[in-house]
Amino acid sequence: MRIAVFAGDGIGPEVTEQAVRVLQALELPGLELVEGDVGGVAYRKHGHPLPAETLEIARSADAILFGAVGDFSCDHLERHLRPEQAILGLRKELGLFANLRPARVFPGLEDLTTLREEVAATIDLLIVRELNGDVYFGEKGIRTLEDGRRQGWDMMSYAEDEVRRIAHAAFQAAMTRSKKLCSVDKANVLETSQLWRDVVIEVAKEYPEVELSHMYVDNAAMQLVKNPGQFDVIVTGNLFGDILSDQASMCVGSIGLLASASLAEGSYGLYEPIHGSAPDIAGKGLANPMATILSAAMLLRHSLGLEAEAVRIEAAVAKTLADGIKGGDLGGSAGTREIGDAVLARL
Ligand SMILES: NC(=O)c1ccc[n+]([C@@H]2O[C@H](COP(=O)([O-])OP(=O)(O)OC[C@H]3O[C@@H](n4cnc5c(N)ncnc54)[C@H](O)[C@@H]3O)[C@@H](O)[C@H]2O)c1
Ligand SMILES: CC(C)[C@H](C(=O)O)[C@@H](O)C(=O)O
Ligand SMILES: [Mg+2]
Repeated sequence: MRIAVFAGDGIGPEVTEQAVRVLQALELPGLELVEGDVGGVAYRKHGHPLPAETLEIARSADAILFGAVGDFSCDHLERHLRPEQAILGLRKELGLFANLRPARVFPGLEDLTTLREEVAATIDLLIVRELNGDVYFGEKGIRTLEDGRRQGWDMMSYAEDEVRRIAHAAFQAAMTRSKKLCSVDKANVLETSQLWRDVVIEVAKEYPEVELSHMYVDNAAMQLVKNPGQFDVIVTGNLFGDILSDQASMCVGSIGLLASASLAEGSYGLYEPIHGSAPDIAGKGLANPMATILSAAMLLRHSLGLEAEAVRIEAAVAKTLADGIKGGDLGGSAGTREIGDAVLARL
């Protein structure tokens, strides 16, 4: 079992360190961890945010544990050299098309979210975000029009096979949960979304037990705070899924709690918190490592088939929170390492 560990920038190394400690504490036989450089750190060291040697490590591993990338001092670089290209490159190069972002309220946190307690308590949802297409990977540029005005442009598109495979992933996820799937799009305006909706309806015929609904993304954003308990599985495109998952994180308390799995066909996957490098708190030992620790649990479940060990980690995180040990993001005072220690003590 070879796991690539790409810690990245900002709080990435701080939160990844705690997840690695948790993985090591499980004493899994044959577990090998191999580190690689990504993001701004990799750019400074190798001249590229996703160096060839890092990609090589990724390909040689069974799964990747990823911290975060992003460094505002790199924002002037040409786009292909910016830190974020590391995560985008890994997703594309490795065919990581299905991004699972679960959100549920941990017992004891009901009154700590930005929603009313009785509304927050109902949340147990899974966002299935398509990760290889959409406006993220279309042609783009900034051009000068004939009249001299500059114009930024980004091409949004989805091919039907791309929609079909993420729809299957979402219906399959729904089959293991409450058999309710809501497809979120903007079909009232976008042709990309119209095709998305048509294909999702076609795929639905193969899953007669799943109750399918459709919602426009603007309404979905509103419903997520009005009545989030109505959602079980949400399937959506790359851009809408990015935005809605950050929103869902605050509905359950903090972005420092939301883990994710980015899966290819088969068992290969990359696991990362949904948050970024948080430059505002980086290097201060303030970041909540729970999202990364929970991502390590998803890694054990999805890529290594170690369900019992995954549950063990999730239970330790839940117990830590129930015992009142919280970071500043949840109104507490525990630091990154202290939270790591607390989870380890409850494993
Ligand atoms: N997958 C990734 O690597 C990823 C994801 C999102 C953003 N980014 C990058 O990260 C950089 C910063 O972006 P941003 O500020 O928009 O988003 P961010 O997620 O890094 O931070 C947003 C806010 O949430 C807080 N926060 C985030 N994670 C936290 C944690 N674990 N514990 C406590 N508080 C936490 C931050 O302090 C900040 O106030 C940018 O360069 C962006 O491109 C990378
Ligand atoms: C850093 C950025 C490219 C990334 C995305 O937009 O997918 C991030 O926001 C995320 O949610 O993983
Ligand atoms: Mg995001």
